[in-house]
Amino acid sequence: MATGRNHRPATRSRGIPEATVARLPLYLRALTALSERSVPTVSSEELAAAAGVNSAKLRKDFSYLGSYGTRGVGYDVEYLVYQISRELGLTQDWPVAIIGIGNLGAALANYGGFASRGFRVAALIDADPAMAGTPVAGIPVQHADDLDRIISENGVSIGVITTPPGAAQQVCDRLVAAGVTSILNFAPTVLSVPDGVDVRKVDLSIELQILAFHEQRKAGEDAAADSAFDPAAPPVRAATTSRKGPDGDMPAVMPA
Ligand SMILES: NC(=O)c1ccc[n+]([C@@H]2O[C@H](COP(=O)([O-])OP(=O)(O)OC[C@H]3O[C@@H](n4cnc5c(N)ncnc54)[C@H](O)[C@@H]3O)[C@@H](O)[C@H]2O)c1
Repeated sequence: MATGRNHRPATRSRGIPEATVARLPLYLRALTALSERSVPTVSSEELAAAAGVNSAKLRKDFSYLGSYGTRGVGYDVEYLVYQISRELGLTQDWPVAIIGIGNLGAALANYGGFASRGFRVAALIDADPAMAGTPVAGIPVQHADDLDRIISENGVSIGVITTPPGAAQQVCDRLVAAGVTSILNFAPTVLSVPDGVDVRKVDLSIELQILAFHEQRKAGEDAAADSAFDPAAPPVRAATTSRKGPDGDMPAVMPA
């Protein structure tokens, strides 16, 4: 994930670093699973393993919440769920609007996981007149011409953009003008927003490219390890292996 140009400084007003804020949802997911199994307490090591985080980092993160656990007992699961939910602002209901109800927008609208995490899909908006009134996930799609009214009537403060990239900035501008102050952008476009508006960008292809980089490096390391055992094998250049492209030698992973 990356933030737009408006991203806030590393430390928020209440003194919790952004990196800690980014890990809170991971802890919350792990804690919710424990809560569903009626597990009363959890050690920092167990929770860190479940969240995929280093346990020293977890203890430091929880110290920002004023939560230190009890020696020999660990952390109270229900209380931590409450504390983290409160810190993330999830103890209140957030009405969300999705704009662009194509493949991705419809899939997100149909995803049941938002409601249980405090996000209610309040409105679905699309520019295609043929879609107006059509229910998706039980919610009728409304026309983009009415975006301002829909946003204000539903008290929407979070907008999810799933339009084609060419429409994303214009949709973003209209959302901001209508009072939306947080945007989750799935379109592959860098959005410009005024100060005070937060943008989070989701791009699965970037995540895949990072995985491809690691896959390539692992393959290089494996080949290097194999050749270390085989004196007859030619030397292998780990992580810098190049592939033949139409223009000659090209790096397998292009710099960002
Ligand atoms: N972030 C990711 O990992 C990821 C993954 C898949 C797709 N995407 C992106 O998500 C976006 C949507 O992809 P899709 O496959 O759902 O496309 P799609 O063509 O199926 O849907 C786009 C929808 O947006 C609507 N639309 C167009 N202009 C609009 C406007 N100005 N206002 C409101 N609605 C408008 C269209 O009518 C259509 O229903 C694309 O930008 C795509 O690149 C991102």
